[in-house]
Amino acid sequence: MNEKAESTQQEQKIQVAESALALVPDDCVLGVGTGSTVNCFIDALAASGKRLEAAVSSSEATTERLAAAGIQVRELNHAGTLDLYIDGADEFDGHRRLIKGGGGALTREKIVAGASRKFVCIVDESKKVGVLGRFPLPVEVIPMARSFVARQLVALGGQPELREGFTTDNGNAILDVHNMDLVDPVTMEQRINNIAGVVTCGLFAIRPADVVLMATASGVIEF
Ligand SMILES: O=C[C@H](O)[C@H](O)[C@H](O)COP(=O)(O)O
Repeated sequence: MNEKAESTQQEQKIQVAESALALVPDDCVLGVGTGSTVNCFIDALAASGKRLEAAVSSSEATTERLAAAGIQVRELNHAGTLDLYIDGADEFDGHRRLIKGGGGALTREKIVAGASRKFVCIVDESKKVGVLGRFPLPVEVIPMARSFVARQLVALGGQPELREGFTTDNGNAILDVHNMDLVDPVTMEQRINNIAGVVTCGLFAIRPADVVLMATASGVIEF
């Protein structure tokens, strides 16, 4: 990506982060995702002075950024059902189904999304696809199951590649799966999650986002 495209993408991340802020009710319990778009959202949230009852974080990185912004973080186990979850994505399709986990935070993100009444996904226009799967699908695996899971993923038609030198917040490994056929992402999410040793995969198809806000050159579009 050239410098101009990068700065446009960054502007779009800020733009969509700011529009998501308008959806955050005062005094709510808010789930906060992970990634560069969510970082823009945390910055906008901190600058807005909006009052939250609590924030629940989906990663160590987000917890750190929230704390640095003076926003208190509550453990999910002490939070009950969350009012709203805001997170980014690596890809989304026309049914608001997602691929997530480019930053390796997919498992906690899926947990916090699942614990929330509403999931609003914030993206720039580079993330929109007709069919999921251009972005390699991240799969979090228990380290001792890595080779076994990789063979199962090959049997499902993918080409898994170990994310070298990376350990998730949960102490696990990530396999990035290339060329997976995701025409039916719900079935594939179930199949992959059923492999012993898989913690979860980065498909959010069984529980898609409720709303996707996408920044474009001419404003934010809602799906
Ligand atoms: O593990 C990371 C998350 O799923 C992110 O939400 C995703 O990778 C999108 O990140 P970004 O906003 O940096 O493109």
